[in-house]
Amino acid sequence: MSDADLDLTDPVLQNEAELAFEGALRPKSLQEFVGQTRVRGQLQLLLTAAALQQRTPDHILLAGPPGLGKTTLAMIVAHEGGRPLRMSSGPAIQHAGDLAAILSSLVPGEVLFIDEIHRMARSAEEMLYLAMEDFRIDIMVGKGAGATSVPLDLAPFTLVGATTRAGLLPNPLRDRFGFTAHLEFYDESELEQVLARAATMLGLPIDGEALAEIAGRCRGTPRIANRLLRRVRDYALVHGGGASVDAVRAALDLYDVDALGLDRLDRAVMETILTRFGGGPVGLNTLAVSVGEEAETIEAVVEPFLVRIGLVTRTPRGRVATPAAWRHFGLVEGARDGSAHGGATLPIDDL
Ligand SMILES: Nc1ncnc2c1ncn2[C@@H]1O[C@H](COP(=O)(O)OP(=O)(O)OP(=O)(O)O)[C@@H](O)[C@H]1O
Repeated sequence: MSDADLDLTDPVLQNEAELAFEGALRPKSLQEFVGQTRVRGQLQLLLTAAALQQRTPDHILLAGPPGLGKTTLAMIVAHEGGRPLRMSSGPAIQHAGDLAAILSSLVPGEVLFIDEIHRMARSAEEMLYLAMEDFRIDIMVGKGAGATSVPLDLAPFTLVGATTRAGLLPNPLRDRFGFTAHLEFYDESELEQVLARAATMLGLPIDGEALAEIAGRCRGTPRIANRLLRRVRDYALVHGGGASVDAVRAALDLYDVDALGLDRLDRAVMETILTRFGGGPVGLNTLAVSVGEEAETIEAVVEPFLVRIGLVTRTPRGRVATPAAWRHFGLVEGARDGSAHGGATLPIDDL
């Protein structure tokens, strides 16, 4: 695969150096954390009140698209309270036993971070209800008619759950979080601050105009901002002339990141809605099949940004392109490539 084929938004494709860089860049305190002013204020209050009362902070749910700082905030919750942090993820907890092993080994006050908590097994979810509420679990010993449940007390802990799809969490689980933070995409001035900090850490001299150009093209997402900055650094290194605004434009064009920050998958989704379905409405599953991607990825990663920048609206009948989308892609509104799939004929359950 050539560099130009790399999908800069795909975490799987990050190499070790990029991961190490990302780790080094994580702010360590709420004060260093850029943007999300409201969430920061709410978290600060929650953590300070817990510290004053010398108790573990309430459980916290962090919801929002990938790369907006959920893992970073979980680390900050642990760091600010001087508490150890245990990290796990929903896909790694496929049996109640997996969760029991983690919970029973927590030390008092520990912060347990479960990423993608909506992907945890249902049996584990049920165990978590009791653990969150009473710091206790019931362990089943034996099988069949002779099985008995043995209660096990746990050390008090704070659960920090992260999810890109808060709507998939069952209500009993959602209700047991003392606070839910909805992380929003960052605005350009916040992203410029994230980038300026990262540029300093990279030792990369870069001016305000160049920073603004990257900030406008990183999908409102700090993780992507940092990644694009590294590509600009590479470009400046190879071509000389420093990280000027021209270097930024050339580097990001090379990596197929357009002026709005749309990447290859965003564009595939938009072009499908616009040209195959005449602007929509088109259902999520049909869209996912058309672009060869999981419906979950379209819904959690692609769509929130397209809606936020006003290229797509969600209607009861499906996704619809806005006039701004037709303009951005230089197409005439209502044009279609002759596909037989008219958006208006889609079944309602495909939304
Ligand atoms: N508010 C912020 N200020 C500075 N840097 C940030 C901020 N938020 C995120 N970052 C940077 O962006 C990168 C991604 O953040 P993080 O891993 O916390 O996102 P995430 O929401 O957990 O993503 P995912 O859901 O994919 O795990 C990190 O390197 C972090 O340093």
